[in-house]
Amino acid sequence: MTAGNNEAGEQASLDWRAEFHDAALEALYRRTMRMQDAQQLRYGLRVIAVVFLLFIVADFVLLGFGATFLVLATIRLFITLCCLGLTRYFALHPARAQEAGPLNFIYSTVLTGLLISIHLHPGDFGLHISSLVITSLAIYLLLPNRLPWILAWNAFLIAGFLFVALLLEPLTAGMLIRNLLILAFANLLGWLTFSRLNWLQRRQFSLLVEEREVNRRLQREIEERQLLETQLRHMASTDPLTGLANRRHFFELSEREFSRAQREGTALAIAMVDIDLFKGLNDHHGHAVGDLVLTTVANCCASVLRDTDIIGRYGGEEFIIALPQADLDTASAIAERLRHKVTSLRLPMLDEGQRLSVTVGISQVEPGEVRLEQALQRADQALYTGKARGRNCVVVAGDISTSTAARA
Ligand SMILES: Nc1nc2c(ncn2[C@@H]2O[C@H](COP(=O)(O)OP(=O)(O)OP(=O)(O)O)[C@@H](O)[C@H]2O)c(=O)[nH]1
Repeated sequence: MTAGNNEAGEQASLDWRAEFHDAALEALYRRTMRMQDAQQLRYGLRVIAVVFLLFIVADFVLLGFGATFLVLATIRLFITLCCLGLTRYFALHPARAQEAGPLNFIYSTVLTGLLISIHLHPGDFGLHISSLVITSLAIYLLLPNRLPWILAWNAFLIAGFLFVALLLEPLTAGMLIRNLLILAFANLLGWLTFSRLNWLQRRQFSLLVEEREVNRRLQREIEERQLLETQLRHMASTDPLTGLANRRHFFELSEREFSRAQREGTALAIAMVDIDLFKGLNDHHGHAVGDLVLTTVANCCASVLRDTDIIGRYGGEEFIIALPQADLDTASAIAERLRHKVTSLRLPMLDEGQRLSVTVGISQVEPGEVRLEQALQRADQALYTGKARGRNCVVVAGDISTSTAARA
């Protein structure tokens, strides 16, 4: 057995009252059983009410109609009404079914009523001892209660019986001992059955609690793994510096757009964006400033795009954009907007008058093309042309002679 099982076993062990040693577990058990206890109590009360009432017939047969019968019938009616009233009460207040007060009221009323009825039925000791044995077992098993109270009310029953027996007629010592032994045996049987039932019920409950705890731990583990998986997937697809899609993820996304464009015959434009003279800036201001410029330009590029556009870091200071449903004119307009926005950036760490700029090469996927790389190469070529022309411009592939070469 593992240490964990031992621990669980100790936690689930019961004391002499057939209750958990662990007070918190016992409290949880009682809370969980509240509705069931209330239900069982209502059922028990109904049984007591019916049995008590039916004994009016036995009273009539044994005593005939007379004053004693009327007293007995009144007691029986009173107890029956009490039981039925309490059944209604526990239906409205199920939480009170586990409180000592209402339960002790039931015991005191029913047991006193029973002892009085014995007193009013002198002579028939066989019947009395049978009803005491049944009552004793009912105290153990019919109404849900805690063992100390059960023992106390059984002691009350035996003491009451002794009192009534000695009051009524002097029993011989042998008869008295025999009747007491019968009652003691009924108590032993009731106690053992009570303990066994409670042990089984509580064992089952502790296993359920244990199982729930294991399930909760598993659920937490699954959630942690899912979170880790999401983080890993994010890390595997994102450029850590700029937060844009990395090159691999960009291709995953844009390949999908490429297939869709070819299938549906819609436009797909590609733009390659490169920060101008970035090496000089890096060398002059240091790598940290270079990183900041890269992040700023990346954000600037992303801000001019639609949600459906795809942007990624191609490598170094170069970004790549896929523009679904955009022909060359639309792509040029977007690239111009981007170029303007970058030139208007003001970074406090740069020297006075020092401006950032980008060169953009544009191409579009042609009908019948089978690979995205073809359009990409044309955009790269256009970018190369833009750099050769002096940078800070937008160049459209395949239209090199009439390319846009706007200067800020
Ligand atoms: N700070 C920083 N610098 C980078 C990073 N990746 C690449 N670089 C630098 O980017 C610079 C790229 O310079 P070049 O490719 O020569 O181009 P350029 O200076 O921008 O010149 P043109 O492209 O012709 O305008 C190199 O100095 C690289 O070290 C990065 O993640 N952080």
